[in-house]
Amino acid sequence: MERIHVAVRARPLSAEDTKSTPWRISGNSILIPNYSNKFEFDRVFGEACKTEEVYRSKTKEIVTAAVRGFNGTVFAYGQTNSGKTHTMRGTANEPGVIPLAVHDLFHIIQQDVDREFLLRMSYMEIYNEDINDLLAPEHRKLQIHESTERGIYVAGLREEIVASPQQVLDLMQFGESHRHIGETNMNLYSSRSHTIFRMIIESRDRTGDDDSSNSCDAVRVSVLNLVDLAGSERAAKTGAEGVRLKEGSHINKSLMTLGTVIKKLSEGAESQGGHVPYRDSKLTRILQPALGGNANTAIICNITLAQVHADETKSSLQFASRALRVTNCAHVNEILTDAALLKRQKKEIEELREKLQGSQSEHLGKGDSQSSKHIITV
Ligand SMILES: Nc1ncnc2c1ncn2[C@@H]1O[C@H](COP(=O)(O)OP(=O)(O)OP(=O)(O)O)[C@@H](O)[C@H]1O
Repeated sequence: MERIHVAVRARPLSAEDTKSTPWRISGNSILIPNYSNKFEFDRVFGEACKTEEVYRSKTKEIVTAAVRGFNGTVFAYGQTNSGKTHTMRGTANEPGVIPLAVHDLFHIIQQDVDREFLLRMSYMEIYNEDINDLLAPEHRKLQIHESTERGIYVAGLREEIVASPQQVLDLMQFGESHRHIGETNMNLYSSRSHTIFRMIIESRDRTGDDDSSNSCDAVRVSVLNLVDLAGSERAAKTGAEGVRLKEGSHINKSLMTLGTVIKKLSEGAESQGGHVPYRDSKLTRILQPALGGNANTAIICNITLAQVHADETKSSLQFASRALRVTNCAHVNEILTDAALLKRQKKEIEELREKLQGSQSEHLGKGDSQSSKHIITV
């Protein structure tokens, strides 16, 4: 059993906001002096910190474990404009957690000469409680299914086999151009959808290669989710109306359910046989294994220390504090069935090899009869 790792990252402030901020960071705590609440986390990153440092503090470990077969999920939570996208995607000058993780993933895999890997990626958004495929824009309103073999999965979601970090980042760039961007009073172009960037990592031991009878060897399959959530602020505060209100209420529905799930789990509801409402939103259903289940999970809670957002920051910190009490139980996912692509590919190669051998012996047989004819003629 391991706790969800929770880090808080404060975004840089303007000179004016710096003067008036009521907050103080002290080590891994954050507080308002003379205010009763003091929040403590696994890590608190001040405004001078770079994304690379945030990445190294926990996500790197989750990526390394994902290569070894453990599911991993990292998600950025926080109000609009608090730096979630900056943290997850970053910029050309300061790459975010996703590009850093992708480069690391390929690097780790290249070092591991004893295993053969197959990587796939998918990229989806949840917008108005609809799941849209960002790698295949025509795939909209996808459904969530569950099977004993695949667990919880999004039916019809495109999974691209990828062979280099650049290929992954190019596909991500393609996906980005299809995201829904809305406009609110609070932030001119504020992202109104949740995105889930996913890498599926399959691997098997290379040592079984020569032994074609060893077709039962286990394939490890793990999923790494890197999630950029929509702004967590209340719909009322964004001054949203009409379509924006609909979006806002859906976003709140997903985030409210996420909050409820975290609250229930932090109170030990699941271990006491209580109901945890994963099914109440698409987000929590997809992230179910990462929330109190089979995954290593980290939350990066993005905040602003500006006075004007103090209430919103307090509610983000309360959410993050509850998440600290949630435990997961990650284990290596080894499967022996044909659900693994690597396994199917190996089987196909074996079948082709057998066919080839069959046609060769047939051909050889023909050759033999010709040579015997030849011998007879001579
Ligand atoms: N740590 C940081 N260092 C430098 N700039 C930052 C940092 N965090 C945020 N910013 C800047 O602040 C602005 C808003 O950040 P960002 O878009 O990441 O917010 P967000 O939380 O993703 O908002 P939304 O919910 O609308 O997606 C951007 O211009 C971003 O570059």
